[in-house]
Amino acid sequence: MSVLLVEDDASIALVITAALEAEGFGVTHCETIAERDRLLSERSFAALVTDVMLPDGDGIDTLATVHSRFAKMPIVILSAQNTLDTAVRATDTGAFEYFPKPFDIDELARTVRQAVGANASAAEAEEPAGEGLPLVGRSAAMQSVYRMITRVLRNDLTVLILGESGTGKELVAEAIHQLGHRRTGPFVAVNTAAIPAELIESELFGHEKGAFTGAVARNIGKFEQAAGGTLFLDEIGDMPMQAQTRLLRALQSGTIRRVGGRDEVRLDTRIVAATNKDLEPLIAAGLFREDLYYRLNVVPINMPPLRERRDDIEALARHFLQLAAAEGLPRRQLTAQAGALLSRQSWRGNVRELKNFIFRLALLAREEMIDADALAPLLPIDQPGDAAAGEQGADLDAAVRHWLAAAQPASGAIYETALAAFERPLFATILRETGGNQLRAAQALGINRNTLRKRLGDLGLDPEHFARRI
Ligand SMILES: Nc1ncnc2c1ncn2[C@@H]1O[C@H](COP(=O)(O)OP(=O)(O)OP(=O)(O)O)[C@@H](O)[C@H]1O
Repeated sequence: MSVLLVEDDASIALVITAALEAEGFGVTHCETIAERDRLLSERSFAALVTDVMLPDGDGIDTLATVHSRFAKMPIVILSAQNTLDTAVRATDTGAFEYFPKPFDIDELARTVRQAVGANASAAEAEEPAGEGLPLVGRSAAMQSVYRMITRVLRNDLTVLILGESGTGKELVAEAIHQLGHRRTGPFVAVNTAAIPAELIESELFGHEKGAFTGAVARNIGKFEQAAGGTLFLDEIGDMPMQAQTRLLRALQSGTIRRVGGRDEVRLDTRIVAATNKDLEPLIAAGLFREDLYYRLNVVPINMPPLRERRDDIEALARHFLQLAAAEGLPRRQLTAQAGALLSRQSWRGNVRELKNFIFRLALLAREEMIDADALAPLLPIDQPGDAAAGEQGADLDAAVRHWLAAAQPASGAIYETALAAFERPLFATILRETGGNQLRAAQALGINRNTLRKRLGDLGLDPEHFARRI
């Protein structure tokens, strides 16, 4: 089901789009009244969400007409003019809801869902979210990412996306392409780490027939394939030196030459690069060209690891359950407690690890509604924590040194992370040994039974589960 969003502030539009998509909607975005009217006459929308002050006029004045033409389509009005007058005018149009800015984004998304729910048939509601921005997450950290994305949509500045593996770097590159002014062109992604060093140049720049043994025909490289669109250079930190030099030359001159070729071909592509490596030590070690780094790092976007935006975990988990269902896996839901339990895990592998886990969960969970008790035994064994703090042979020294060195979690959170990392295997092992008997477990630990019960609840560990296993 598709919502039409009319909003000329690109940053707000991104955040609203993400919120509506998390509710399962596809979102079509435009910025003017003229575009709104054109889109409304071309397609049908489940709801209209619109700002008031738009570049070509005041959105409210014309809404009465929209409402009379599409009486069944709920209209939600957003306004920075937090005045009674606007509110009254908005209600006069028959608008479903009026939201003064700043508004609660969750409430907005829920309202649209309710408004549409009141109109849509069940069959329509099953339709998966269509086009639009694929990024889920409304944490403060992701909102700064969205703000950075909006700054590069109308230009061709080179973007360097930095962040740990699995944080969504490729998805951000796709969003920049999909939402930007080159969206009608191709999006070409190259993983420079996955191509053998000797083939990188011909992959990127192409080659002429006979350029080297095996070059039986002319080959068009990724740069040329991406003409008019975006070239995404992933794992740029792993690029061999020689290819780095060629890449730098291409970026400096704005032209490329196919391997074995003579002609200069003009570049017409936006470059987005990404890496999970820390480039500065690589530069110091002579493994990454400093001049290339400056060329690429025009607009840096830092992707925060998932453990630094725990607010997003539950929404992502619910989103992946929907995706899993759309791919034919059993339809599953999470209780609030199960969502909270997921949010407390470390997810060292970031969104990718969470996504894989949720798909596995959809497959393994027995009931449609997954509660914390059903979830806890399925959680990855070294959660929360990391390899150094796994259930087997936890080495406290090594783990603490690792957290300190990595400064992860951010300073101040090590105590909580360490406690959770060590309590889980500790309690799990003792409960397993005592057959889930909490009194015996508390005695063995030398702690109060109520304290144990509370901590087990916090960690989502169910003593019954261990009783059954014995
Ligand atoms: N904010 C998000 N919303 C929805 N899905 C996400 C989000 N971030 C990441 N994903 C999903 O998680 C998986 C990993 O994301 P992606 O491949 O973009 O990570 P990456 O940072 O490029 O990883 P790597 O450095 O290993 O290449 C993908 O399946 C992606 O669709």
